[in-house]
Amino acid sequence: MLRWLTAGESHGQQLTAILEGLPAGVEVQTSDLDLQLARRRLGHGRGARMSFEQDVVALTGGVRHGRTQGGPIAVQVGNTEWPKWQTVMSADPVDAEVLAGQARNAPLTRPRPGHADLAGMQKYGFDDARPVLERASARETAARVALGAIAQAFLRQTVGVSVVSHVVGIGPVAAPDGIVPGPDDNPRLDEDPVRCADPATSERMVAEIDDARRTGDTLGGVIEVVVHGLPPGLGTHVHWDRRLDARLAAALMGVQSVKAVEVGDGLETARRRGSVAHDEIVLADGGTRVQRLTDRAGGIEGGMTNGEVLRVRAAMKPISTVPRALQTVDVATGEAAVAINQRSDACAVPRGSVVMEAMVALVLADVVLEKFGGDSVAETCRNVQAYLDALPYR
Ligand SMILES: Cc1cc2nc3c(=O)[nH]c(=O)nc-3n(C[C@H](O)[C@H](O)[C@H](O)COP(=O)(O)O)c2cc1C
Ligand SMILES: C=C(O[C@@H]1CC(C(=O)O)=C[C@@H](OP(=O)(O)O)[C@H]1O)C(=O)O
Repeated sequence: MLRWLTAGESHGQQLTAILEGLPAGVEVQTSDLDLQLARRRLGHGRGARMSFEQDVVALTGGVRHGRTQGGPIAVQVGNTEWPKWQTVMSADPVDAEVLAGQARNAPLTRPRPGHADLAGMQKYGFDDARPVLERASARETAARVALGAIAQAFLRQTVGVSVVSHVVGIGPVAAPDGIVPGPDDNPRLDEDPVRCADPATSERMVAEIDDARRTGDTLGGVIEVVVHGLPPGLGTHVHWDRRLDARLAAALMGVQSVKAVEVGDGLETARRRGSVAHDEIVLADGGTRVQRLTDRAGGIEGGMTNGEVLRVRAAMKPISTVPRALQTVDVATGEAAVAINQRSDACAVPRGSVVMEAMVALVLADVVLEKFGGDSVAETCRNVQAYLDALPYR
């Protein structure tokens, strides 16, 4: 089915991403990727690097004259900071004397708690955290967002859906329950400094981020991704690794800093009695259609879509590079120390929201292709329509 891979380091020349398995004829162009990458740079709490570095995107394979050709799609996201790093991050060997003159090359020996630094150094045999943090960095999410933009185009042009996201919690500040953005709400949410659908909560979230920053601290939070209009039957109950909920959970947990995933009302549902935990099914439109009275399940039952609104949440831990530096050990001296601290985001939840959209779009594109197949978009669309036409109680 659909396969995707990313490569590249945070301060490397570029990120590279490949998406394989999409049919021919998906209309997509560089500006679609630019748009999503620009959204990933928004949000109150972002770090300084977001304002001085640009994403330079190029579609370098698989797309011709604005349409996919059926082959693997290759994307590059260049780092505009590369000229400052090209010696330190050079792929080819660099003269030791030249490297010694580079302040940026000083070994990072005080691993940061909450990052991959120490475990990565132990595992790969490095005495410097640089090679670990370069790849562990969430800079890599730019590549995922670029691929997500292509998956979103495919979803719009085949099943007619858009993936929307909003922030429902920052630190202890939570949005009121029950707010579900509509399918066209992303532009409105992009305007909000923290992508929160509730203006009063948004103000409190901004204040919370300002307070954390003032006190040298960082914050995490919770994001909800919402998709309206998916047909029933994407994913399946028949095997654990083909369940849509399992695939969404893996994709979202695969984003740096995500520590929990919730489908629908998830945790709250576990506290409810069965009689008020599920979504009762009733006949509508004179018995020609079924509808559920609620959407506590978040649009997934038995590992597949049930035709209701898909809702899935991801919880991000607070940013690990805490300005009020945490205790660690200097691996060069073996003595107690405070962790490396460089500029970083105070809260990355609003921009993380765009990354979660991308991951959901990639998984949905995969299950749409699995169900409907097609070597061209026209063929996929015919298959979607034939399925919908034959669907009982549509
Ligand atoms: C969009 C996004 C931006 C992030 N920005 C930062 C950052 O500026 N500084 C930082 O220390 N961590 C940042 N992180 C989180 C780290 O990448 C993450 O904490 C680290 O990889 C360890 O998390 P893990 O244990 O889940 O891998 C960001 C995460 C995301 C998703
Ligand atoms: C560069 C991006 O995010 C980076 C993700 C990140 C981390 O540790 O995950 C740390 C920061 O980088 P630096 O430590 O170099 O300031 C963020 O700016 C990006 O999202 O494009």
